[in-house]
Amino acid sequence: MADSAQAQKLVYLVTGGCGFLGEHVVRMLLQREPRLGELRVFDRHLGPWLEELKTGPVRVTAIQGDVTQAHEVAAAVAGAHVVIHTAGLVDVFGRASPETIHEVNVQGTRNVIEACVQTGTRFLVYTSSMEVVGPNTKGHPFYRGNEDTPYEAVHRHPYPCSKALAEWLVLEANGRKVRGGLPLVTCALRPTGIYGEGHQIMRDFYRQGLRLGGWLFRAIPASVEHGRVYVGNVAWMHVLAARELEQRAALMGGQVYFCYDGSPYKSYEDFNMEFLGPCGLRLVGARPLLPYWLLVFLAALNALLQWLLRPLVLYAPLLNPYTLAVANTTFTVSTDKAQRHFGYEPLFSWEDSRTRTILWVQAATGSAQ
Ligand SMILES: NC(=O)C1=CN([C@@H]2O[C@H](COP(=O)(O)OP(=O)(O)OC[C@H]3O[C@@H](n4cnc5c(N)ncnc54)[C@H](O)[C@@H]3O)[C@@H](O)[C@H]2O)C=CC1
Ligand SMILES: C[C@@H](CO)CCC[C@@H](C)[C@H]1CC[C@H]2[C@@H]3[C@H](O)CC4=CC(=O)CC[C@]4(C)[C@H]3CC[C@]12C
Repeated sequence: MADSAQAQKLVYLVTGGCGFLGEHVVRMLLQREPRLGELRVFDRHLGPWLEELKTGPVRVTAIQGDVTQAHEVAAAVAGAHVVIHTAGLVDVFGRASPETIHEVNVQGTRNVIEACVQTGTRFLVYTSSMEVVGPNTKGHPFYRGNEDTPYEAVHRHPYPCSKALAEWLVLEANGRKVRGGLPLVTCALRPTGIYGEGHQIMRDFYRQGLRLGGWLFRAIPASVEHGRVYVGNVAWMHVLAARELEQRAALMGGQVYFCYDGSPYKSYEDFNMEFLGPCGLRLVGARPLLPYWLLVFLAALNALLQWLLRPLVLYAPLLNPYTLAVANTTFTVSTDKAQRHFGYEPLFSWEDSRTRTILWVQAATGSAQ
């Protein structure tokens, strides 16, 4: 009895395990994956919070490493049953060069796949993004779409380009023979804009609001809806997908799944106010206060300033032509594919997700009363 229980213990590797999403995946695995025997957390920057996890019943191994270094990835993957590859360079603000984004997101993913093949790891879950689909450069709305909705996916920005290519690599690798001769089983999860505890952009908006005396100013029409999903549910979906890949390999292998939950469809700014409002901020204007052409001009000016100042200083404001285009284009998903394929149901209700996020904003910014 004890022997068979022991034999079922699995080794999981989470790349990017110290990031916003990665930390939630790590904690979710420890809470909700009964077959977990060892959890390897691989990241370029290890978080101090990992130490407290090492005292629990599951062996937690922190590995400082870089996904662009094939030998470091192979060493981390060797002996793992499942890899959840969430490491990535999330940059739509021009902080990193296009080459670096490609190197981390595409070559890093290639290294993870090759490591699985070489070392005999059979199950790979990749964190892709809604950005693989859109919004496209033409600003076409994607309204309540699902994984089969036709959409002209045209990318120019390095981040969506890199995520699209990496996702393709992962899906194409499905079925490749790994060491030992068995097939690799892969799938890709595509979160929409993730929110929740640890969401840095939410914190930036909060700080900006405080600097402006508690006010934020509407820039995007309320009618432009954005798909958002709570980080705890995204993490749960990763854990479930990873768990079910073996049993449902024929169904799930090579598939993509949008990440979704019960979060309401709203504009990016109205959605943020669900959390920032209870923290004391107010959004001014039922309509955008500035005409759209002026926003386009300011975004272009920011891009120009970024380019001019680059030799001297990194100027990377939130508003640039790409972020404006994304914020100003409706992109919402409505699907039950993950439910049908591997029984996913959101673990956290909208009310719960909202409360948790509000508490985090209050604590993270010291505004808790
Ligand atoms: N934040 C969002 O709204 C969305 C994120 N995603 C995807 O989710 C994944 C996680 O994103 P976040 O948690 O938001 O970002 P994050 O920046 O908080 O986490 C990424 C983690 O990857 C690590 N990392 C970066 N480069 C690395 C390298 N060369 N080697 C090893 N580790 C490296 C970072 O240190 C960080 O801990 C990414 O793949 C991203 O593309 C997808 C959809 C939406
Ligand atoms: C025009 C500004 C006025 O308030 C608002 C600018 C908001 C933008 C910084 C964000 C609007 C939409 C966000 C993106 C979206 O959630 C999809 C994403 C998916 C990813 O995989 C990575 C992050 C992001 C590109 C996200 C980035 C921030 C926005 C562009």
